[in-house]
Amino acid sequence: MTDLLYVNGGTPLSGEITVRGAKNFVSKAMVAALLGETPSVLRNVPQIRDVAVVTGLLELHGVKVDADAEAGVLHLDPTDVESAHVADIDTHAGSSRIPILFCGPLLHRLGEAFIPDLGGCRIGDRPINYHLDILRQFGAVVDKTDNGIHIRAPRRLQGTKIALPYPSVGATEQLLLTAVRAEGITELSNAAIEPEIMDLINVLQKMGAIISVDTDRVIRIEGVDRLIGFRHTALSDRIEAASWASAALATGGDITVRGATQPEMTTFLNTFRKVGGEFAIDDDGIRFFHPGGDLRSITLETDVHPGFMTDWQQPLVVALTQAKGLSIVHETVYENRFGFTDALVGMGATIQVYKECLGGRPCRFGQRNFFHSAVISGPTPLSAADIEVPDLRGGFSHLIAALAAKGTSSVRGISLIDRGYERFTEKLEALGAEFSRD
Ligand SMILES: CC(=O)N[C@H]1[C@@H](OP(=O)(O)OP(=O)(O)OC[C@H]2O[C@@H](n3ccc(=O)[nH]c3=O)[C@H](O)[C@@H]2O)O[C@H](CO)[C@@H](O)[C@@H]1O
Ligand SMILES: C=C(OP(=O)(O)O)C(=O)O
Repeated sequence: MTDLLYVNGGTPLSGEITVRGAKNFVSKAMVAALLGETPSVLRNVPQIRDVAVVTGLLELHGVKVDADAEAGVLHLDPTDVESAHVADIDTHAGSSRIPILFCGPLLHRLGEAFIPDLGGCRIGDRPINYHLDILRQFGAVVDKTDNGIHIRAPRRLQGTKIALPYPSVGATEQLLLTAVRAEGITELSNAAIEPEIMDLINVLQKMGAIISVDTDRVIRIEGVDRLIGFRHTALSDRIEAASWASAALATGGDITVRGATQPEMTTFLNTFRKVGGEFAIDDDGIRFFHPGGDLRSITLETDVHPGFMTDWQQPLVVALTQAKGLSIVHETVYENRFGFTDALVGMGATIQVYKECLGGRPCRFGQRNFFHSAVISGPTPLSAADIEVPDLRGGFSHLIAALAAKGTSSVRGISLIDRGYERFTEKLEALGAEFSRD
């Protein structure tokens, strides 16, 4: 299969598709299974590359993984982890951001771990300093190597009190996965409280952990001596759902997303409505549609939960190119998440990026040299172009732009999109998109 898609745009996407479990939860729940003394079962697992990457990592560490990909069920048996060799997982360098979350579970089970350099989307520097500080505070010894880090726990990890400088999702998960089996009490302030983190807490509680989420972003964990396996159905992917919703808006279409759930999407739904999109919520999904007439420009700021999620930003910006007037988008989570707009400008969009914090409050990136605000002027018709996928969400955004544009675009590097969108070409077909592979 080639990595190139020819998209003949200009047709509204219309029909029904299904989203399954969240990429940003499923991979973490798979890591949590390493902490159990007995096997775990995870349901509603999507067929995306990040799941395949974490499956490979777990297998290297002696976890038996049985997958029924069609049914979306994973059986994870970690009972042989102690007898497996301490694996050097260098072959997985650059594949995703998940390897760093193996630290806590592996330290508890084996006393040491090798973690390769991380992958994931290049949307900023994405340092791991919070992760390493957390691990050191639990008593781990961290040594940087040429191609990753070597980490050891000379004795049992000790509960600790930590305040994050910023409510990082990954660092909060690092802390949870480490604290549950550390000795004593751990308290994290300024924690991230994304729905995917809450579902990870659900999983850990099923395993025997004691975790309370207090007011003001404080999470308290009482360490326990043993954890068992879990049976859990993953929460659905609110980023994929919002991406298809944005595709409906940008193409003037009507898409029912089975599996999309309202509570995790409240903030997105408010914004979708302000832009002029309409939706109807049902027990088993949400219908997103363009009601006709003009879309409205908005001012938007990305933020940690319960704010407007940064991963929703890129697909929505494509729809904003079709809104009447000036929209302002201030990206406050990543310093470099507007690179994808260059291709949109090449297709006829009017988008200017700025280093200043536009539209509201100042953010961490204000006094620095980052183009992290965008002004989008619309509506502008988009025309077909040859595009190269830059990253996961940027890639999906380019795909939406190609579907909205008149004429035939070529979109190169589409396999990057498989990292977070299950069988997206089958879904495009179901929605009436016209495309072909080279
Ligand atoms: C696999 C996964 O779940 N990825 C999600 C996760 O990424 P990830 O967990 O990597 O994102 P974080 O919440 O950690 O990052 C937020 C900010 O904190 C900074 N930071 C983070 C860690 C650190 O040690 N030092 C530091 O400075 C980052 O550079 C970034 O500016 O949450 C992001 C924010 O919702 C989402 O966009 C990603 O889709
Ligand atoms: C930034 C993302 O993912 P990751 O953290 O896996 O790179 C994303 O899903 O948009």
